[in-house]
Amino acid sequence: MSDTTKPFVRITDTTLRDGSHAVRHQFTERQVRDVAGALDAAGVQVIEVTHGDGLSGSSFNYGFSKVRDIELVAAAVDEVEQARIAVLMLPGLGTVADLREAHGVGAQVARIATHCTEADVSIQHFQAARELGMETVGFLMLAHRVEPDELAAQARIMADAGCECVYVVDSAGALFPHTAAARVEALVQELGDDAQVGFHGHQNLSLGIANSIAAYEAGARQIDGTLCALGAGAGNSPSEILATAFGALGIPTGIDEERMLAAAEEVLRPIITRMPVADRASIVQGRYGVYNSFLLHAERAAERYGVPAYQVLKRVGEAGYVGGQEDMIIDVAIELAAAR
Ligand SMILES: CC[C@H](O)CC(=O)C(=O)O
Ligand SMILES: [Mn+2]
Repeated sequence: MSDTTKPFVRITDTTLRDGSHAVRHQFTERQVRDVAGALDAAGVQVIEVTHGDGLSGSSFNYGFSKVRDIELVAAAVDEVEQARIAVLMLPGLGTVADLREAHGVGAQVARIATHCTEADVSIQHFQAARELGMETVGFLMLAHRVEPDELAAQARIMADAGCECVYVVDSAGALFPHTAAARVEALVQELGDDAQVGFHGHQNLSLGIANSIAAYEAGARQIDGTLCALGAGAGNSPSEILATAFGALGIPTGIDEERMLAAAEEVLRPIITRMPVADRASIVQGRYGVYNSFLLHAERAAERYGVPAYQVLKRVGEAGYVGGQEDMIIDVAIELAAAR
């Protein structure tokens, strides 16, 4: 039973976006319809559908999608009865035109992601999304890289641009309950009633759920997850465990726990051949704070140059590379191979 005195937390399921990394962006329309339908029936209020790297992510650099984003978004919109369909975009990769197109097929939530020190590149996208009448969410990625007060200053830039909820995004699964909570608290204090605060966790150090609960206790009111943890790197906080754990704590989510477990077990699991695991490479990502989307790039470069992927990732973490610098991974692998 949920305790009505505890504030509601909205779980956004991003299986069909962050999970896209884990299936090398090969989701089919049938799979999107099945997963979105099951999440909708379980009462999940927001379902994100996009290439793993966001709108227009389908490319030589990031990997081509099997089906165009826009067709998958339209299919999800058609399938759901109550859920809102969200799209992610990274300014520079996606554009305002992509947002308009997604809105045109029924996407209602725009989630704009930037590196944690670069919020200013999202300003025009929040403005455009608000003009379209979309709900707006901001992602401050690799949030472990900066101190809470600096992150809060970046959140202020997003909120002033029209962002309604700023997320602390643990893109490397490198945060701990106390460091996640400190960042959420700083954002809550900075934003007050101007915007909500959210948390997006990854499983590299197996802390996605613990960090999400700590984030909620610190004031986060939107939390991300994916069914069966399907996602970049070691995967995301599993949505079905988020729903179950919040349920056990008496925190209302609006989700039917049994249907959510069925969505994970009966709908997602049978269609996924390779589930993310916390293996050597992805644990190293958590340890050295490496962007989870780098995993597949590092595995490819490691195979090509005959060096271990975890060593490539460790060097990438030490160098402090950020999303968008995928080409540097190849240089690191070449350097490691030369040093052997
Ligand atoms: C490509 C965007 C990125 O993967 C967003 C995200 O989920 C994260 O940083 O964890
Ligand atoms: Mn993620």
